[in-house]
Amino acid sequence: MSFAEELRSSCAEDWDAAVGHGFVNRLLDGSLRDSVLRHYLVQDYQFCDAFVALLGQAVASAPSLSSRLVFAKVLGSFASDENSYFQDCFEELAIPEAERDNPELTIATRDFDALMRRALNTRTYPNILAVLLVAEWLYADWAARAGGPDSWPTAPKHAEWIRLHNNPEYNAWVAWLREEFNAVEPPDAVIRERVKDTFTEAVRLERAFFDSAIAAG
Ligand SMILES: Cc1ncc(CO)c(N)n1
Repeated sequence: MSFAEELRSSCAEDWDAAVGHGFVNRLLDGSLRDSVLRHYLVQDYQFCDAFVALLGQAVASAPSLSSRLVFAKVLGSFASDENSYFQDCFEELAIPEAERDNPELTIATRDFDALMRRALNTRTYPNILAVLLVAEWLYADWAARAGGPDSWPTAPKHAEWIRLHNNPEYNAWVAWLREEFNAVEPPDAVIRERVKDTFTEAVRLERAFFDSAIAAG
């Protein structure tokens, strides 16, 4: 079993709970309430801030130009596609500026932000990859449950969030992240354990992030 598969299996309970979460079920069948989506998007916009910073550190910490360019391309599409999705939803849901820019953070958002900034500050490639891999792989897994575009909900606020995490380019990026992570599996047991802890905490927080959207909405 690869390093990535080994870590995913070791936190299968939280992983499966996040992928099969009630939030995801309702997003996929189009029954997600606006109050829940609104809470989720406001918190996720704050998540994106640290995530983009982490991608920037990945550009800096990657061992080769070819790897740096992969992160640079993802940063580019994050700044266009993904940001447009947030702006469109913020308009549609009439979310005030203060909530877009400076909301009160839930514990899950604060903990996730702290985890990303800790990984960033290590400037250590396997740690940075561990957080990126969980965030992207777990999203690919829930979005894969949606099947093909014909079976997606019709509202763009739902369908577009699925499309951003269920398309051939996104799946190729996640497969690349997994291989990159496996290729830098630390030989040192102590460092390996640290990477595992980072991975495990990220999976726990993905689940908590969905829990908190449902609880608040
Ligand atoms: C909380 C969370 N995890 C992962 C992603 C996908 O990067 C996201 N947008 N938000």
